[in-house]
Amino acid sequence: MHLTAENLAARRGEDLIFVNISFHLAAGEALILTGRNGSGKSTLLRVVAGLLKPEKGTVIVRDGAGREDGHPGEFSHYLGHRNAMKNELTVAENLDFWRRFLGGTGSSAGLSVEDATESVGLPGIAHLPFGYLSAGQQRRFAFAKLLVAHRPIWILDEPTAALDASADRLFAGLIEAHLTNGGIVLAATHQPLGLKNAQELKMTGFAGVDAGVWG
Ligand SMILES: Nc1ncnc2c1ncn2[C@@H]1O[C@H](COP(=O)(O)OP(=O)(O)OP(=O)(O)O)[C@@H](O)[C@H]1O
Repeated sequence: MHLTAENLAARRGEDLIFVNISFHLAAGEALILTGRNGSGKSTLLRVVAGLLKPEKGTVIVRDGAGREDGHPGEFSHYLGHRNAMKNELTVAENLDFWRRFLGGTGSSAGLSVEDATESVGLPGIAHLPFGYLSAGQQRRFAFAKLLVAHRPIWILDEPTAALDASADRLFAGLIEAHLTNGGIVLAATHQPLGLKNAQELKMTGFAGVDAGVWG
């Protein structure tokens, strides 16, 4: 699988936030977006996930044989700033909802809810309402959503916000495992995720609108 962005430009409100952003990621590759607050990282992630229409440019997914393969949103998990969980439901109910909603059989089947909660280091508390949990516990379970249904592309916005050092390492391990299995990762972060071989795209925001550079 390949994820290609060509000459993307995006606008929020009246303002152009970035122009001429292009990148290409093959199976097993990661691109990390860095840059100051407001430089457009979340905007770019939302464009790639199909949640925001670009002003210009395209995002294309191709299969291994180079054939165009539908919209990136169909192949992606998007973990935004918000956790996309209902406070009133238990963790297990939330994850079970996502497992059934996102579906998948065969190669797209994910982990069971139990295995997913274990993978994020929090077995045994999935019976609690999501709203009872600490910010870091909530973030870990939000990440577990990525595990209950398989999607080859992970689009992650500040995935390690609110996490302690051990959770940082745990997430880095889960992301590395996804890449090793042929996944693709596009992530915005202020903290280094400690991924090996990740490329970096430094977002410069409107001030340097045509200077989005490879680092
Ligand atoms: N809905 C909106 N309407 C108008 N402007 C917006 C909207 N959402 C974001 N912006 C503006 O777009 C710019 C880019 O925001 P974005 O959230 O993409 O930045 P970011 O690099 O992810 O920032 P952070 O590091 O703070 O998360 C900012 O100047 C922001 O004020």
